[in-house]
Amino acid sequence: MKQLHLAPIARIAGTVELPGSKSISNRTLLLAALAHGSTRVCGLLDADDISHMLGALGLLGVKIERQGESRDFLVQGAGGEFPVKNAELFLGNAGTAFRPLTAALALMNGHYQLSGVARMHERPIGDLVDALKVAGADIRYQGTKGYPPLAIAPGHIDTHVVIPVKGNVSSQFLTALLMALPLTGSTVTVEVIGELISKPYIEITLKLMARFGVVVERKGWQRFTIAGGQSYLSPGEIHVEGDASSASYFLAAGLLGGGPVRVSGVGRNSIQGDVKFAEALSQMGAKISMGDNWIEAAAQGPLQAIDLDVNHIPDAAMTLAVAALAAEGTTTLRNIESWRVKETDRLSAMATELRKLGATVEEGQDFIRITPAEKLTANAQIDTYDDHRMAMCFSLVSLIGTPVTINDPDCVAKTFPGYFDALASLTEAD
Ligand SMILES: O=C(O)C1=C[C@@H](OP(=O)(O)O)[C@@H](O)[C@H](O)C1
Ligand SMILES: C=C(OP(=O)(O)O)C(=O)O
Repeated sequence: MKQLHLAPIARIAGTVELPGSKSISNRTLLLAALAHGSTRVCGLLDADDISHMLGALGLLGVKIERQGESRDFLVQGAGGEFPVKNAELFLGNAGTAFRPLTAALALMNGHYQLSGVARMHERPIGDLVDALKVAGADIRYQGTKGYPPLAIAPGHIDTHVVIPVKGNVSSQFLTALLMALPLTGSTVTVEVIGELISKPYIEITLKLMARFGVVVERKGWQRFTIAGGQSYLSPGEIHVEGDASSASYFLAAGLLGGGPVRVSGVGRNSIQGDVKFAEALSQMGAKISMGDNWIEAAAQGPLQAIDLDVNHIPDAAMTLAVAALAAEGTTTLRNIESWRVKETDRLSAMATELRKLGATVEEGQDFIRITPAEKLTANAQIDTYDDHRMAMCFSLVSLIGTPVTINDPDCVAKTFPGYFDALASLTEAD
């Protein structure tokens, strides 16, 4: 197994150009592929999750051309229907590819098989499949009921019923339905059953759908109606913002390592909910400044422990758990049961690895409570569970003046293959 040994970093400062947002990249690719007309997608993220979406769309007959060596891609919209009606798609562990493609393909009148890595086959999809079945889709489980892999066949789509979808396991199920249902051309209503989690991701979905000309009316977070007769039209060009979840590691680095550290590519004008991470970091004591397209973080005195509901920033919240190691007192992060069904069981993984650093950790069903040790344990070997965010979060231990080893660091490729180089460039900048 590859290991990365990180020496203590005394001080860190500088600027990082963020790679493109994963959530925006994969949504934009799918919407552009389904649209009428061609779309130039600028600044697409270069990472495994996006390669899976690009590969799948290619197999479905969508023409996508990379513009030279740039991260700009020209997508020839297929006008609502993929040309290929029979395909086997492997989607790795990319939730933002698997869930939306399941919904779009269920309405496509073809035969499709969708699979992923072993962990993807442990991540639930039953709530989405149930919702699509109410709309008349034909989807079968190829392994365990409620989980991928899936086989999709032509269904008998009927949009006259209100489509119920559970909202408490993943918001990606609602995102998938909303993006796919305009393909029916009919008026259709989706009703969320129970509390919807990760709400800001639905805002990203609605804003990008609007860029492609489809308007969704909504009553709070409960009822979403797409009026009939709408179809996706290319806006011509879309610029992908920098990734706000990836920004969290550098902003936390600015707090832990003195700073200032500036991330460029997201700011006040961002459509990503994870920019709210900056508010949580400021509660921990960071000095935050923000422009339209940048955020900066620096230390200004001792770090404070926080007690916060972080349901609105589930990905960036992991970064807070590691920053808590440098705070005075006990930090509690609440309302994060969804951590259990992501790249790994993140509540369990986070608790296990934080304990290796000497912290006292309470792992609840939907919360984590962290009390750091007086002095962190040096040279801990951190397991990453094939979870990019575990690797990126725990690299921050080096900024708390403690040497640390990250096992299997290449798992960052899921969303940020250049992460460790970007971190090193900041270290050298000072
Ligand atoms: O829609 C999206 O782009 C995402 C939604 C969130 O998932 P859940 O809705 O499952 O919390 C988030 O964790 C994931 O990384 C990306
Ligand atoms: C949960 C994540 O990924 P996915 O899009 O596969 O759900 C994540 O990136 O933290």
